[in-house]
Amino acid sequence: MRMNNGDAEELEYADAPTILPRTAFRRFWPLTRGLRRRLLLVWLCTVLAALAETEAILLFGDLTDHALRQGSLAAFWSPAVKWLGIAVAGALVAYAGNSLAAWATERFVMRLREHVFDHVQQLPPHFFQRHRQGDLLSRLTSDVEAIETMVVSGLVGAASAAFSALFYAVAAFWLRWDLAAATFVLAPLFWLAARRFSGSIKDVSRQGRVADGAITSVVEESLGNIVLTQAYDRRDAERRRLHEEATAWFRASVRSTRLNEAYEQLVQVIETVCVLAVIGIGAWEISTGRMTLGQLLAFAAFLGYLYPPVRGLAQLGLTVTAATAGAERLIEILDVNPAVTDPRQGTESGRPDGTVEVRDVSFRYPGADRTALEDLSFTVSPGELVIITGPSGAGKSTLSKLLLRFYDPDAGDVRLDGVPLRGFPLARLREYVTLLPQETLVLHDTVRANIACGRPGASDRAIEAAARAADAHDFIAGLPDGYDTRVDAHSARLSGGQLQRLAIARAILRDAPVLVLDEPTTGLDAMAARRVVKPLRRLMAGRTTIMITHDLNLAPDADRVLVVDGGRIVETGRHEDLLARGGAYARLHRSQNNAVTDTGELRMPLRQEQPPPAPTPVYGDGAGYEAYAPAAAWARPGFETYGPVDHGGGAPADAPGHAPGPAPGPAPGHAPGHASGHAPGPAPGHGLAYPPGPALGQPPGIAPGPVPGPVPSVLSGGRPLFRGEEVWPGV
Ligand SMILES: Nc1ncnc2c1ncn2[C@@H]1O[C@H](COP(=O)(O)OP(=O)(O)OP(=O)(O)O)[C@@H](O)[C@H]1O
Repeated sequence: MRMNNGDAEELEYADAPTILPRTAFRRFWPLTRGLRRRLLLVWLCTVLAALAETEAILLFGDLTDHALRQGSLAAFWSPAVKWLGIAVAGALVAYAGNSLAAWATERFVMRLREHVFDHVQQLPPHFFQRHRQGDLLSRLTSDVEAIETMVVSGLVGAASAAFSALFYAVAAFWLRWDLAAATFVLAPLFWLAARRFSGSIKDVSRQGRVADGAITSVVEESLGNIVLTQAYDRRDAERRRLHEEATAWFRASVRSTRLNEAYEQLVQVIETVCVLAVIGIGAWEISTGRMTLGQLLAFAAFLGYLYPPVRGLAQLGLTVTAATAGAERLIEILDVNPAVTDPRQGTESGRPDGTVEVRDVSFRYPGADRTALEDLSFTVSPGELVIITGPSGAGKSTLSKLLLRFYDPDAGDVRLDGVPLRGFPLARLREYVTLLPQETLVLHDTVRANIACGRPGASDRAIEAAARAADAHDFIAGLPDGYDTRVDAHSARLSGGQLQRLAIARAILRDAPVLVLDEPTTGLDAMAARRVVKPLRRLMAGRTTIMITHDLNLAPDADRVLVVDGGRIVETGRHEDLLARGGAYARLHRSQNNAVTDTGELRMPLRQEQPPPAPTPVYGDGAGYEAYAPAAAWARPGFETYGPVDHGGGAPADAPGHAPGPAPGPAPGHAPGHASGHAPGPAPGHGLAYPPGPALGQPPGIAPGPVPGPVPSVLSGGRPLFRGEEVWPGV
């Protein structure tokens, strides 16, 4: 049963589907392709080892009757040498079999894990929003191993046990069929016992696996949020959460041990009944002279060897039943389809110019009640910068997911150079459209590898050029091992702004004709945000750029601003026109309470920049923040073209061929410089946060507000400063 994406939503809350061991086995058996010859060899080794054992037992009966009972040393040597030979051969065969079995089982685990991992990597974003990461981790680790016990060890074990049992049973019948028949009457007791326990063992095993996933999730989430935990002193709450899941796991695992132990002990009792029956019947047979002591001992030995495989078969049934619970959890994931697939015949038309058309697009997330986007249409020409803004939940990020083809629209289509996105092979499409996501994604690797993942195989020169373009080279050079310094997402070594510049370097290196920037300055403080503006401009130069942002400081520089609300475009135009219209955009702009009406920063000509003044270290950011450009630089003759940056060949960074995008002239109403663009005086929230003057790194070019007197801490009414609103009354 394959599920569509809508079904995926229910997975989080619904129990995993209940399936039969046979179904689970059939599902995973194809993954043993290429291993089956080895599995056959393993099975052959086990059969040979069982044969050797059978022969050894017969020799033991022979030795008892001829050497021991008659006290003859002469009768000892021949069977003893044979026994030894068989024991050595059996040991070699068993060793070879076990080694091969280990190879085959581990190989299977590896293959299954890669198969599931590969599948999970193709699943759409909402799958990860609806599944706890810890649970996914546990499925990829312990559930994968459980399936191995079912498909590989289970199968080989069952075949070996069945053959061993068959040999010993045949030998026992050959020795004394009547005695064998009498004892075999009791064999079904083993099966009855196993049947009795299997249902409960499967239930408890399922509970254990779910609890295991929950524990991993709690630990993962708690450590991932360690700052929240510590800052809000949530240790007790987190401990309680862990305790709850650990208690469920504790109960399941104690119950599972109890059930297994009860089954074991019941089987022991059944075995004892069988052995006593044999001894009783044997004693009677010896007393009537129809059996020798050697025969009886050999017979008892056969039974001793026979019971473990019989018991093993029954136990295996339980193991497989328990493993089915793991299989259910994996099948649940494997049955979720990726939201998009590669086209059968992809379009290979070479690097596109970068015209992006969104035509009558509507989209609803699988399983969601409301459409996220409704009848959306717009076009972005090569080199244009279009800003998409709007209130939270308007559908902006959803649009970025459609542009990258994480989803296909339900209606309408998105086109690149006139070709619908679903016509491009996915890998090719994502070479052409680069996403700079909201959260900075960092690999746990070196800085070099983090940049190089923009274009695998890029030369060191290209990487450095990209880092320089992203204003990242200086801080990278200051790291203990430079480009070879290892970083990770939580690395204390790099500030948010530095991580963002690393991401920009990666995107520069990727050199795609279309860029989708999702809140490139969100989460950065004002200084860090300013610090990424220049690298962003270099990144955007000559590319089609769609920037999703709440930060309207960047809007004056856009060729167009689209205001999205409720999944629809409600306004579109240039920043100034939209402001003048006094509609949704103007309200959004006002709500930012932003005194800056026109920065011109995104289009500021790089070549006219003056060297920045000596960096001033700020808040631990080793690079210090950059000075604002002087007023003279604000005329906007177009922006600099940067890139492509030597794709592995080490060509100079400023290669021809990338025409800069249309260079708009100065927009009406653009202030010539910061001095006039910034409202002087202490606007609410301004001026007091950064005391004026250069002492705290106030960048030159901004006219500081009038120097205030002593800084008041409360307003006359006793309310805290900076709060126009009523004081929170509490609940
Ligand atoms: N995985 C999902 N499943 C169902 N609905 C979703 C999912 N992701 C987002 N949505 C819904 O789609 C709508 C648009 O969300 P989207 O994330 O695109 O908004 P946004 O404009 O980017 O918001 P923000 O500015 O806060 O990031 C919202 O109503 C949101 O609740």
